[in-house]
Amino acid sequence: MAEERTHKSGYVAIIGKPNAGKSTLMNNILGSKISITTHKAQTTRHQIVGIFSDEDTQIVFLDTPGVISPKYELQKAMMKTVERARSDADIILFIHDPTDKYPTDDVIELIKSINKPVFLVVNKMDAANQEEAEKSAQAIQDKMKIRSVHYVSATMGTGVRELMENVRSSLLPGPPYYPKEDLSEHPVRFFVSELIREQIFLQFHQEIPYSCTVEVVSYDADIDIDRIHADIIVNQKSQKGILIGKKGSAIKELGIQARESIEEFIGKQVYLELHVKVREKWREKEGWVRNLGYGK
Ligand SMILES: Nc1nc2c(ncn2[C@@H]2O[C@H](COP(=O)(O)OP(=O)(O)OP(=O)(O)O)[C@@H](O)[C@H]2O)c(=O)[nH]1
Repeated sequence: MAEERTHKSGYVAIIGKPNAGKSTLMNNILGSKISITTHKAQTTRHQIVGIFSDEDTQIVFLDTPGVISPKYELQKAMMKTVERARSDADIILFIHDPTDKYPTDDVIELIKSINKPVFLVVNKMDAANQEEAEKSAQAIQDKMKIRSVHYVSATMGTGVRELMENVRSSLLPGPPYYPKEDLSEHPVRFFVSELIREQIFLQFHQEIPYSCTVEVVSYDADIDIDRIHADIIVNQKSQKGILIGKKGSAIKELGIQARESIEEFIGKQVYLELHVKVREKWREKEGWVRNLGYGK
């Protein structure tokens, strides 16, 4: 008979530059799309809680926005979110994309200032050159204390099991914080707004994705269908027309794709109504940014 292991639990923050693959890694670990991912940087804006449980472990992952120098209030709120996750966590996973040539100094500064075990997770190894990846990992190790280095591919799942075993061995014995069947702690409305935002990131370009946010105005769950009304909030009047498109074609397409992904997520038929609202310069105004749920 297999020996029973002590139950362990803890909080693990996933921190790194934009686009490093933080959300992809968390989704791979959980086997479920809890955090939205796109090829565009700064997709994640909130702290996304993802709960991994097995018989003798519960790890509460905190996926965070990519570390940047904030230029406007929304980005400042996003960086506050990273700082909070860093403080709340027992362990930090520093996700590094060796194919990205941008320096990681700001991530190093942020993580270094707190005394916690840091695992360096070198991601995208399916696409990276091993030698170059090792070199860039060494450059990070020269600048800060790293408990162990892991070479993984978040999309393929390679190296993830070893990483999880290592994380587990650094956790302290403790009970589960959440029921074992929970995958997250956010309400369904939150996931709905994130899935709509993901479609905006996928279908629109340049400043548009970075200028929009989504607010679920009403959510009525009937037995066989959920009726959802959501507002897409834009930063400037001129952006409203772009979102709506010629004769409403753009918002119609957005609605179709968003509805499909929401239906897949909740496993139920959905009626989705979208409206575009202008809140002049919302992302530059602290009050609006807070009001719209950022920085919490
Ligand atoms: N080739 C490859 N691509 C990956 C891997 N992991 C993530 N990606 C891709 O990298 C892009 C960014 O992934 P995300 O998971 O959204 O990255 P993130 O770090 O959460 O990004 P932000 O929201 O900007 O902070 C997506 O296009 C992913 O498909 C990987 O292991 N290999």
